[in-house]
Amino acid sequence: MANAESGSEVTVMVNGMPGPMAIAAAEACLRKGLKLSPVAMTRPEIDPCILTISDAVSGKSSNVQLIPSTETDELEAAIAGAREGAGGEKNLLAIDYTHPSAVNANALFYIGNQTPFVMGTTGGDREKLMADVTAAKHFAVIAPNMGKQIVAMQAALEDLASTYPSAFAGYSLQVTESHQKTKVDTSGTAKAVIDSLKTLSDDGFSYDDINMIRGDQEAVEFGVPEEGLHGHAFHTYTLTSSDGSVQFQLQHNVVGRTSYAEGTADAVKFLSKKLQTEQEGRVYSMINVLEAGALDGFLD
Ligand SMILES: NC(=O)C1=CN([C@@H]2O[C@H](COP(=O)(O)OP(=O)(O)OC[C@H]3O[C@@H](n4cnc5c(N)ncnc54)[C@H](OP(=O)(O)O)[C@@H]3O)[C@@H](O)[C@H]2O)C=CC1
Ligand SMILES: O=C(O)C1=N[C@H](C(=O)O)C[C@H](O)C1
Repeated sequence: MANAESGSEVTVMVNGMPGPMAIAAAEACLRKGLKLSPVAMTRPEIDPCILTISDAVSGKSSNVQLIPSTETDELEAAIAGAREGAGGEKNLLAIDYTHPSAVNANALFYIGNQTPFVMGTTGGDREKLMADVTAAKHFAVIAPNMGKQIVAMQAALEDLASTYPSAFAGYSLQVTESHQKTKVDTSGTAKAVIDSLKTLSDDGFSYDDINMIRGDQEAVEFGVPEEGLHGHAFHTYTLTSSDGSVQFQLQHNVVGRTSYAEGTADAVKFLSKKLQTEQEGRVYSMINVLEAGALDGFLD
């Protein structure tokens, strides 16, 4: 994707490789005409190495040198070099698919290094994350889910909650979410959906009440196919009336990571356009990206 103003290519530093979500996002960037930065951040205490990212759909590939997050000086120099290679400050953006424990430090790192970012990583201190980025007037897209259809469902739920608050007063809420056993945190998507559902019902539901499934056997019993055990997100939200006579269920089941990766690359393009048109940075959500008509995943 060429930057309309400068004619340079939009370049993306995808952090969190060789994690599966970061790799999927990097492949989607190649597929959607974005260029990968030749350097990226990986977890601490790992030997620097070079990874080849190949997108099977477009046939494009790119080499990326991974630098541990603890090597701050090296990373800062790498960002400066990548920015120069990309043709300027507005042409280098970051994607973050790292670890919940790294969310807040990484956001401060992007702010300190003038790098607009798309934060897909869940967890961390979300209030601090929003406060830090907002105070810095930094350009960012932050969302716990980048899948187009799930973002659309979240937008609809937010509308429902604001138009008909308390429509489910007296109903109790039950939430079960199943993910691959390597996922360390509670689903950020489930938390966001619950925030909307709580406006509709007056149930004293808290995030601690979420039933989390992380084991393979339990996941299969919950309906996850064998091929999804290494990457899935199955969510069921149930609202039940006080006498048990009425029940509503909302379910979204995703196998794999492609839909999030597609949305992430679209979010980069959206943010890149905002850098050209807006004077002041701010935090955008994926609902903003959807509203701008900027989500065009190939799974439509
Ligand atoms: N917004 C969205 O649409 C989606 C969000 N997610 C979120 O994305 C995040 C990543 O998911 P996933 O790839 O499955 O997770 P994994 O834990 O499997 O992978 C994360 C990767 O990041 C590395 N890492 C750990 N700490 C750091 C650090 N400080 N700096 C850079 N890299 C680091 C890990 O290394 P190592 O394993 O060696 O520690 C690993 O390679 C999770 O928070 C998940 O919830 C996932 C899917 C969709
Ligand atoms: O870790 C995952 O896999 C996912 N994480 C996000 C979340 O925490 O909600 C999005 C999706 O559920 C997949």
